[in-house]
Amino acid sequence: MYLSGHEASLDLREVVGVKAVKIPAKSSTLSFGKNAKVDENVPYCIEMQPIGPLGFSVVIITRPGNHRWRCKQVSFQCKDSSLCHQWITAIKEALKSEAFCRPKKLVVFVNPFSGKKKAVKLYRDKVLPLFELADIHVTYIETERQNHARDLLVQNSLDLKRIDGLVCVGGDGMFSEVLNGLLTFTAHDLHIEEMDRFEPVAPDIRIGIIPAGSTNTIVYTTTGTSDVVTSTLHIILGDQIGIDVNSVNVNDQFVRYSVTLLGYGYMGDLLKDSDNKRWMGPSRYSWSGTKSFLANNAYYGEIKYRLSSNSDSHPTDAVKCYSGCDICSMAGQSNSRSTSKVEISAGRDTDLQLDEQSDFMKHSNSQSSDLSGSYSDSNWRTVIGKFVAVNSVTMSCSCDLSPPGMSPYCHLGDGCMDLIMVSQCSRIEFLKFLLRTAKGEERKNLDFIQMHRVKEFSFRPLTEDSDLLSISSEENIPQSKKVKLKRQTSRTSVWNCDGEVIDQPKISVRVHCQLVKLFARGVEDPSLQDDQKRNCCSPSFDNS
Ligand SMILES: CCCCCCCCCCCCC/C=C/[C@@H](O)[C@H](COP(=O)(O)O)NC(=O)CCCCC
Ligand SMILES: Nc1ncnc2c1ncn2[C@@H]1O[C@H](COP(=O)(O)OP(=O)(O)O)[C@@H](O)[C@H]1O
Ligand SMILES: [Ca+2]
Repeated sequence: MYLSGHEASLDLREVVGVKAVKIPAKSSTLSFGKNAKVDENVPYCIEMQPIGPLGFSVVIITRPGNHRWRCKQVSFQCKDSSLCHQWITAIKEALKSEAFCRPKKLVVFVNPFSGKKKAVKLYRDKVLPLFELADIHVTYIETERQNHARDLLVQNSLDLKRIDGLVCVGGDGMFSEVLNGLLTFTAHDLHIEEMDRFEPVAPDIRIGIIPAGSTNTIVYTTTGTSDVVTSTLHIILGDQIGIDVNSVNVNDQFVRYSVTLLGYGYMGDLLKDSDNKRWMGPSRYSWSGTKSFLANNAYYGEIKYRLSSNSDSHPTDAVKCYSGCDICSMAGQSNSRSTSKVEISAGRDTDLQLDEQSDFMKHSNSQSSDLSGSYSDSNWRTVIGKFVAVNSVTMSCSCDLSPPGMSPYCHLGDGCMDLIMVSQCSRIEFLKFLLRTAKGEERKNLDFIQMHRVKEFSFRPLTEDSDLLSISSEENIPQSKKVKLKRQTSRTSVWNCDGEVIDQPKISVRVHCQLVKLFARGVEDPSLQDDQKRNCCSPSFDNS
């Protein structure tokens, strides 16, 4: 917004709402009269000329810092109540324009047990008044059990075709439920069966998240902070951003979609241990994280991954994903071209036979030879090893515990995930990895870490007799060593899939570029001025 002389120009893109107010005689407000006009040459701006008494307030957003947004009232006086009413109506009508993509009807799911169990109060005190100000009609649902929201969505009990978006007040687990429900409903609605290597369909409606959970990584990664008011304002302004979604298969059967972390070993053990400690609230993760750290377990496994075809893009390339990110925009454009027809993506055509050159090493830095021939895509690689952690993230996974995130240069919508493999290492080494992750410090010189930007991957634990040869350098393994190896390989971990435990270790995962849209715009580049942030970042206006 800018004020110059007796005129005020408000950028309607950043208006939250408008309401009639009584303006005290001495208030420092602007007023306007009949000469006020909507300037059609300056999109989204209304110019107001000052005159008489009575008034209304326009509530706009401000950026006090650290990616947080707040509201500010700008009050105007009118010379009579009829003119005041006309202005309120004109602004409300302008905000309803399709060009703004602002939601008018939302279904809000609140998980009363999220995080510190304050979701209901947060919603009532901070979110609802803003939705009311923005004239958003809300259907409110307090969840009564796990999968309540998911079931309502899959059964289409909410008439999704008549609403503009779903909002979940809770954590990443609650979002995951809503995401899975929405995608499954969308597939079923088109009679598509969710099975091995099917192509999921993008839903028409957006999802918003109000952070009230334990980790809140999706909110943090898509807005730059975990703040209830900021997220509410992104929803009201009608922000939209496409984010990548994974489909996860267990034993070649589709099981669920994920958007944040898939973690085996450390992250899986941590989650499993924390699951029956929900009463501890968010601190359950620190407690179980410390336990898993002290256990220092490592697990044998084979990972096959398909590298991104863009060799310039890498988890350590130092290219941050900011609002209006070029890499995501390009990926989104080519994705919308390729999904205009039903596409069967290139994939594995035969089962991989272990490459005889793939040799187990302590830090499994030995990538096996290029497996072209075994796969229809020569970007496939295989790694065999003993891992403390295998993590795959589809977004950076910034959160309070790690503001830069698990993979700071991961992109929200590039159609790729970052695979981070931590080979067996000492506790000191692993602590170094965790601390560097928490602070966003360089990890590429840690020789027990491998990081790749990939399109899909599969993992299988090495538990079979036939696997022993591949993890031993000896051709004839002595009986005593065989027994020891058998004991070690029989131990498996579980997967942490967006905070849900997947017990079966053998999984395969594919990423689907920008499959769902959130009410968010990505993190605004802090080096930009406010007006640059306003102009660069809102994808909904690029389309209008
Ligand atoms: C010694 C310092 C330790 C620093 C740890 C550094 C690593 C932090 C990476 C964070 C990745 C977060 C990935 C997000 C996962 C969430 O989807 C999941 C569910 O969230 P919610 O439903 O809100 O509970 N959260 C977790 O799995 C917990 C991760 C805890 C990491 C310590
Ligand atoms: N009323 C409820 N009772 C118990 N569990 C619920 C309820 N509503 C949702 N859930 C489940 O709680 C889990 C965690 O929710 P979430 O909002 O992510 O909180 P947190 O971030 O604290 O883990 C989700 O998997 C969700 O399915
Ligand atoms: Ca991505």
